[in-house]
Amino acid sequence: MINEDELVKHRARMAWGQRLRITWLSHSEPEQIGLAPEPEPLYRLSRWSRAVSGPSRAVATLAGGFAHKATKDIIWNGYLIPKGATVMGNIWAVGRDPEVFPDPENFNPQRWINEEGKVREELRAYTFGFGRRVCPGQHIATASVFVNTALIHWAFRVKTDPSAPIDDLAFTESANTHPLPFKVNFEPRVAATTEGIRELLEDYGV
Ligand code: HEM
Repeated sequence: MINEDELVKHRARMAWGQRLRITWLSHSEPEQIGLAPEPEPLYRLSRWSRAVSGPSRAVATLAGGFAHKATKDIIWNGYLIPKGATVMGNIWAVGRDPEVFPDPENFNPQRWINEEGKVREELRAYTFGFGRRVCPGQHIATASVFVNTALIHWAFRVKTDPSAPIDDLAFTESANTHPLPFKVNFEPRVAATTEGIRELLEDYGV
């Protein structure tokens, strides 16, 4: 049985997917709705949808970041970090700081939006590392997650299987974490069959 917490988290995820899909539909001409979203209209989608698709706070892909080296003596919170010391940003812990991310275990896409409905840009940067060695692939990574998520929600209704609850913390113990296999059901929504969706996507070049 899925417990209440899991149900709430699941609803939040589904609501986000639904919102992404509605945003796509509301930006499409009626005759386009059966077509796979093209990259250009996809990028016109709300910054909101794009923003929440990128940062992987709840489960950081790279929990520890890479090793950096202090270029000078640094005093931080009363501690001396000597020149030459190896320093690693704890990305997992940053994403769980309750002062910045209240109720950190909760999946809540709304936390990325401020009271004026704008994306909180100041929160987004840390999952890709820090300083001069910050991830140079962050833009392609964010765009790729966004496009893939949008296409999945355009093409399918994704539903969990109540008989196979998903363990949100089941990940590989590798430097770059990957989810362990889990079960969801993909129901085709823009064509009758998965083969039909494949044909629609051929125009898209994927
Ligand atoms: C969601 C996907 C990704 C995440 C979360 C991620 C995260 C990171 C992090 C945390 C670092 C360490 C930065 C630091 O030292 O402070 C890093 C470095 C790096 N990433 Fe990514 N990355 C992602 C995707 C990519 C992609 C798609 C590429 C290439 C196309 C890429 C290329 C690199 C390279 C080359 C470095 C080493 C940079 C250096 O040491 O100078 N990453 N990434």
